[in-house]
Amino acid sequence: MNDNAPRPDDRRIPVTVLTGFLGAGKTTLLNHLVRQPRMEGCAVLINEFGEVAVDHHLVEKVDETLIVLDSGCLCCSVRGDLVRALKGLFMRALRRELKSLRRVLIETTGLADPAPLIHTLMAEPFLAERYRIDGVVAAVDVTHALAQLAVHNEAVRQVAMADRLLLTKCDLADAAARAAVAARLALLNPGARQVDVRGGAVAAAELFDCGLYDAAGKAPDVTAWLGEAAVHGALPVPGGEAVSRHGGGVHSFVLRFDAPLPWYEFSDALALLLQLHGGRILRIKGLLDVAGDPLPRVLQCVQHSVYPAASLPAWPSQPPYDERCSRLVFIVRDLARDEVAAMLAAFIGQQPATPG
Ligand SMILES: Nc1nc2c(ncn2[C@@H]2O[C@H](COP(=O)(O)OP(=O)(O)OP(=O)(O)O)[C@@H](O)[C@H]2O)c(=O)[nH]1
Repeated sequence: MNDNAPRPDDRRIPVTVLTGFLGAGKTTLLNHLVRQPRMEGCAVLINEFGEVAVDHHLVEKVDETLIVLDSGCLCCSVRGDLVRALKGLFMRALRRELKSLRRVLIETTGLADPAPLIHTLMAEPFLAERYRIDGVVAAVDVTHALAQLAVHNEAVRQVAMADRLLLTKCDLADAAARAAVAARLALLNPGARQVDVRGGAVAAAELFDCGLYDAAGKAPDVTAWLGEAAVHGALPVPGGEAVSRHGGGVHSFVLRFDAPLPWYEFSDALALLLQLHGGRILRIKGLLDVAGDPLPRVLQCVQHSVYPAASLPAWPSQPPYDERCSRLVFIVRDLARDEVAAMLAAFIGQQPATPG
């Protein structure tokens, strides 16, 4: 038995926090998890950074226990939403409106600092009495991790605070590259078990039963970060908005194209965009309306990499995608929307609509 195992009479609902930098493969992991028997009775909360949420359309779980928190990043502005969502789930289970509520899995945004989230779960009185953290699990993309860890403090915190590290995209990296990432992770977090993942396939057991969250077993910085989260709380500012913790020129925008996209011209534009600016493009994802294709095509890019485009079985019926136009969510560092828009427009002969 794990040293941090909860007491046998601890009836609180276990919560797994699934974190990991932008595009690390969290949603892909989730899609493998939701099909497994151990996920029976598991509510899933998905938080996205960006004005238009995409991920929940990519997860094959459509019921009332899939909740999207899309009004901002959990670590900055939507902690109130998280508290409300977890309270709401608990009350619905109590009233027997849910078949069961055995566990919760929270997928954070790729830019989330886990500290405020962990603090909220452990310190908010209603939640702390009814839920317990069962593990912070970080997905780490072995093909991009070294570059991301060198530049983005969020990526370092996600790794350092984790109980388990899932090394994703091992199918795309050679043994030397994977070993270099594993060595870097072992320095940042020597106590966390590392698990290799290919194509997102992971057993639920690899994420669950990490035991009660214990900062003492991690780098000394982790205790300090949790202390900061306790002191700063939700960082309110005049006007009611919370302060965004994501500095360094990182921002998000959406490009919407109303007419169907010519696929080859679009692919050429994208290739050039990533060649010129891939270092500053942290993430692109979206659903595309491609000329001649009745199904929405899913576009996924991380830095210079484009992943094979897949199609969804149908256009989503919820707004905004029920309009059946192309929407691309960009998360970039020091790159202007207009520059990206102009480059794409020059190839596809179509200006993006305003607003996205
Ligand atoms: N070959 C391969 N591709 C993967 C693997 N894991 C994820 N991908 C691809 O990487 C891209 C990004 O994966 P997502 O699961 O959307 O990543 P994410 O962490 O949810 O992204 P954000 O929520 O935007 O931070 C997708 O095109 C996935 O198909 C893997 O293990 N192997």
